[in-house]
Amino acid sequence: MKLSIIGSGYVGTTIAACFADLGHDVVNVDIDEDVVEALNDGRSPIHEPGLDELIEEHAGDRLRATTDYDAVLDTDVTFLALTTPSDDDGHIDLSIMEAATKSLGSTLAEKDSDHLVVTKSTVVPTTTEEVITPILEEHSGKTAGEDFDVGMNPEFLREGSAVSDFLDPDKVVLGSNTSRGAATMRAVFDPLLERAPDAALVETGIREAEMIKYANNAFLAAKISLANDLANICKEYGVDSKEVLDAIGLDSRIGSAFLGAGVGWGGSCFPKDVAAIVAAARDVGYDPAMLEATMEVNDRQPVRMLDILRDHVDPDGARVAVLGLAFKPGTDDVRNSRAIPLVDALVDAGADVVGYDPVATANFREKFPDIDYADSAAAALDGADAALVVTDWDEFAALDDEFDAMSEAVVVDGRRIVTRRDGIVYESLV
Ligand SMILES: NC(=O)C1=CN([C@@H]2O[C@H](COP(=O)(O)OP(=O)(O)OC[C@H]3O[C@@H](n4cnc5c(N)ncnc54)[C@H](O)[C@@H]3O)[C@@H](O)[C@H]2O)C=CC1
Ligand SMILES: O=C(O)[C@H]1O[C@H](OP(=O)(O)OP(=O)(O)OC[C@H]2O[C@@H](n3ccc(=O)[nH]c3=O)[C@H](O)[C@@H]2O)[C@H](O)[C@@H](O)[C@@H]1O
Repeated sequence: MKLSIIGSGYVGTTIAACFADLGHDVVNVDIDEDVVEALNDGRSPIHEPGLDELIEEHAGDRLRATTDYDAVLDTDVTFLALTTPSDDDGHIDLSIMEAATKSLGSTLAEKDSDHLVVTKSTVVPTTTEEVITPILEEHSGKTAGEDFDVGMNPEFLREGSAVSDFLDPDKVVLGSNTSRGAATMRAVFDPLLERAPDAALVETGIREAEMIKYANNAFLAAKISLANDLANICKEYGVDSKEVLDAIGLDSRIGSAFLGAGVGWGGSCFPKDVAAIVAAARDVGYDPAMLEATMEVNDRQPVRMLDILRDHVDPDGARVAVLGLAFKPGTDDVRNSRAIPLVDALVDAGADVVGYDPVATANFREKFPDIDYADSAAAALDGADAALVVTDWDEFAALDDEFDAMSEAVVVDGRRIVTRRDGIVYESLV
């Protein structure tokens, strides 16, 4: 089939390359000329394992990119893969989505044949029907359900494993309110379901599909926050939280995934998505107590980490090494990284901060240009009075003699990855 994808960021680029690999003809439409040029040159505009290879293989053949929305006219289906950030009070900010939808609607005015528009972005329930569809109708002069269909297909891929997550998913969720739209969406996903026969197919309504995405992310974030709450209790009792969480994870009703206690969850999605569904719930008069607690526990973890540091070292004037600036290992993405509130608080307390990350230093420097940065964990530790381990990069688990170069070897481990050893004052957060 012929597919167009509006927005070529983490999601748009990944799904475009994967759909091309599955045999579809794909065109990406993005306003960023650098992104378009990279794709047409056969290069990935984002860093994701396996993506370069797919783009190199299909660019110029089944995969191309353009800044021109008219490319949509030669396709059967359009996915909207635009950013949906939070505004200051946590509500979803649809301005980018709305601008792109207007451009798409104006373009569809010129189209003679059926078309399906699928929301791929994470949007709160009713957005596709009550925001996107009216914009498409107004700008195209056409009627949804008659001249074109709309659908919703949430995405569950993770940064760092985006290609394999997309091509080998646990489930594919297709939301539709018309049988023609549902049939077209199934045809788009048939090659994927053939390649990944174990994937479950969930066919549902549009607002159910929208809510499944938030429920998925909110559940995972809540699971981590519950693990953190339990681990904090363990810490107060001198109980080994890892042994406890590993043991409960063996219960198949609980499962071991996303029970990793520590300094909490960050990234471009959990924080904004939990905040957005909490704000949306309040808008309709519901007080989402569990999800509010989920955010509160997450906000408290960095504060607890600094309290533990203060038990050993006064941050004022101390040199503090922050190991790990990315929001999780395997990425250079620092959006909502737990290192951000930690570094903010350390700087406020008068600490002399030195940060180190294997790949995320450049991105972190944009936010914190005035702290020091080291080229290695060893260099960050050299002469430091304390170290905070913030991201669970494998290389931090291997640190050993490097701690000997510290001025005072106080290590607060926010991810339970450093092995307790002689010669350091070791405190784990959980
Ligand atoms: N990043 C992730 O791992 C995941 C993200 N999501 C959701 O997918 C959606 C997209 O997220 P990302 O791919 O991370 O966003 P992103 O910020 O990486 O990419 C968005 C792209 O849209 C382009 N764009 C902006 N305005 C445009 C316009 N008017 N017309 C055409 N292109 C335009 C930008 O230049 C950019 O390349 C969000 O709703 C997000 O919550 C869902 C699952 C995973
Ligand atoms: O909606 C999205 O954008 C995506 O959000 C997350 O993916 P991602 O943010 O890439 O990363 P995760 O691996 O989920 O990690 C999120 C955060 O949770 C933290 N985490 C994860 C697992 C754990 O056990 N403990 C823990 O603290 C990580 O350190 C990280 O800060 C979801 O896992 C994806 O399914 C979803 O598609």
